Amino acid sequence: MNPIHDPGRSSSAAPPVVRRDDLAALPMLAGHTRVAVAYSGGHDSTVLMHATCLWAAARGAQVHALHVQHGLSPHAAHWEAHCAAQVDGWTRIARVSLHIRRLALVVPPGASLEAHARAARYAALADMAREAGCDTVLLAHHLDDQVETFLLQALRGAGPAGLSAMPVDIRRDGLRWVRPWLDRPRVELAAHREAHGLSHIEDDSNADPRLARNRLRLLVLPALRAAFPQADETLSACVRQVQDARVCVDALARIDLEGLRDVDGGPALSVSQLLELAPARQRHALRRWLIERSGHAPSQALLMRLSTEVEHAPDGRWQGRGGLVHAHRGRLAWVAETGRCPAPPTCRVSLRPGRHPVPDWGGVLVIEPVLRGGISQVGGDMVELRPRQGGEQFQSHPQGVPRSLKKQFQDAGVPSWARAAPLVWRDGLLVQVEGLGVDARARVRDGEPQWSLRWEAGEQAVAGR
Ligand SMILES: Nc1ncnc2c1ncn2[C@@H]1O[C@H](COP(=O)(O)OP(=O)(O)OP(=O)(O)O)[C@@H](O)[C@H]1O
Repeated sequence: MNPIHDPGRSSSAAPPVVRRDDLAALPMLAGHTRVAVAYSGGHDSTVLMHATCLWAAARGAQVHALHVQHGLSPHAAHWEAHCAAQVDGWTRIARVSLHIRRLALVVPPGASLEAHARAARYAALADMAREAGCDTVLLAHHLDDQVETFLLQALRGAGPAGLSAMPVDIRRDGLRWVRPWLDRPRVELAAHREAHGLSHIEDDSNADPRLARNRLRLLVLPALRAAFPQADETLSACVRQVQDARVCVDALARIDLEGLRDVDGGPALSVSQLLELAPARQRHALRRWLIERSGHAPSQALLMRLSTEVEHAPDGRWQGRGGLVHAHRGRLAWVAETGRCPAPPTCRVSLRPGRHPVPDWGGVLVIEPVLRGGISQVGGDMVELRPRQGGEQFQSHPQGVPRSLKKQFQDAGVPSWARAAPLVWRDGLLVQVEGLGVDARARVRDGEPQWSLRWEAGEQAVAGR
């Protein structure tokens, strides 16, 4: 069983130096009448819960303690019982209630348990906060945590995003996530705990040397602080500077990226425009584009390769996470690995507006009302997605004639890797081909009620990101 640190049994080491004793001030909560606190039962969130109860008592506000049980520790039930008892005790100070969410984690093969648990924890916290009617969730990270995060990111070779460590105040999933104590060292929290006789759980995994964060905290940071007594303050000042720099770099990347996009707002980028940028700007614009297209931050190695090789590889291909970057006819495109069936079957999709995931094809058919260039809203209410069989005919222009798909693709400059989307059929006629658009024979007059059809490939599209 994890030890509960009970102040009655605590050691009588010299009290830490406390520089400020206003942990319950929480000025960022001005105007709030209810607030959620992510409460693990550990040292830091115990102090945060208590300070928030003091804050709430002075204002008649309501505190919602949110506890996530990951189901990973044999002590989970014990933690839960401890949290319930603590919250019960705090009802003597303020209006406070406990919410518990038990997770049944299934970690996908190859995924990191820690990262998976963290994502599931934040999703559960967000759910509980919304259910409790809270728009703000407090997290108990403090200065020592911030310094650890920064150093861990540096040791992983991170760029400005990773080195920005944790934000004090951020909006995500429609909620505000606040870390009020990122500039407070843990000793200040410990002093508050001792002064108020709070008990908490000591998580024994915090001593596990297999975890990089623990090795850093237990072995490296004591030596660093002994050699550089101001290390925490200076490193945290460094984080704030990187956070500023990151905002500027992101803003520039956004501007640069707009200049590289297809005029019609399509997903490909112009290679010649890219090469006009300095290499560092190329990499930042590409990084932003790849996050947008693939949902993942690309490796620095991929960005370096792109910025050095793209100029000399007019038909190059570069493997990224979840897909490939392709160069073709002076443009760069991201082609997602779709995870689709090797021989996808014919699939039927109901012809109504919205995003229609088609897992067998590893993508989404997007149907939207438009005023021109679409297929009629009148007629069969289903479309069929079919693979190419060979021999299909497509007509691009009203005055043209139907010709083979292969010829049409060649004329329109649709590269071979962009020809894998399903063909859309309606009432036995081929009506739409990704890259070519709607067959001229299926197009209706401008202004008539009509649908546009768009195919988005990749797990990112299916997940709706
Ligand atoms: N199981 C959980 N349920 C609810 N909130 C959690 C949980 N685990 C972590 N948190 C929140 O995230 C913060 C950071 O968690 P982390 O595990 O990194 O820190 P910690 O230093 O162990 O914090 P604590 O001492 O409060 O457990 C916690 O202080 C708490 O606010």
